[in-house]
Amino acid sequence: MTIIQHQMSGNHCFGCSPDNPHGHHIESRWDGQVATCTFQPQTWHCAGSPNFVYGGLIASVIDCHSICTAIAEAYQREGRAIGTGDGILYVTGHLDIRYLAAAPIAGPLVLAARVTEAGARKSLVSCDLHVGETLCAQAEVVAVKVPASWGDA
Ligand SMILES: CCCCCCCC(=O)SCCNC(=O)CCNC(=O)[C@H](O)C(C)(C)COP(=O)(O)OP(=O)(O)OC[C@H]1O[C@@H](n2cnc3c(N)ncnc32)[C@H](O)[C@@H]1OP(=O)(O)O
Repeated sequence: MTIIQHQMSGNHCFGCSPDNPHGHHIESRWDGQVATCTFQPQTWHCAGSPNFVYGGLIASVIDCHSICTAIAEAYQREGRAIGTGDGILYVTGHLDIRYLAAAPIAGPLVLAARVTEAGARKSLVSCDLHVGETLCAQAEVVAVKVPASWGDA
C-alpha cells in the first residue's frame, strides 16, 4: 500500500514529514479509497490524566492524516501517481473534531480517512480515530487546495 508521505518532496510538516526530526512522522497508507494510519502515543503525550491522550495531539494526527488523504485523492482524480508532475497541495481550512471517548495512552491510535466530497477548490474529508474497538474521535475536515508554492516565503 502506498505511504503518501513517502511520495512527497519538499514536505517539512511537523505532523508527517519523514525529514522533520522533531515531528510525529505519521505515515498514511492509501489504498485508493481509504487512508489508514497507526500512531503509537508516548507517555508524554498524555492529557491531565497520565492514562489518556492529549486532545491536541489527537487533533494534530487527524489534521495531517486528513490533509494527506485529500492530496492522495486529488492525484488519483487526475490520474497521476502521488508526487508526480505538478505538485498538488491542500491545507487545513477547517477542522471539526468530536471527542467521543478518552483515548487510552497505551494506544495505538488507528485512523481511517476518506474523501466524502471533492470539488475544484476544496475537499471534505471524514476521519475516524479508534483505540481498539472504541471510536474515540470523529472529524470532518475542509481541505483547501492551494498552489504548490503556497509555503514559499
Ligand atoms: C504536504 C503535507 C501535508 C501537510 C498537512 C498540514 C496541514 C496544515 O497544518 S496546513 C496549515 C494550517 N492551515 C493554514 O495555515 C491555512 C490558512 N488559511 C489560508 O491559507 C486560506 O484561508 C485558505 C487557503 C484556507 C483559503 O483561502 P481562500 O483564498 O479564502 O480560499 P477561497 O478561494 O475563498 O475558498 C476555496 C474554497 O474553500 C472554502 N474555504 C476556504 N476557507 C475555508 C474555511 N476556513 N472553512 C471552510 N471552508 C473554507 C471556500 O468556501 C471555498 O469553497 P467553494 O469552492 O465551495 O466555494
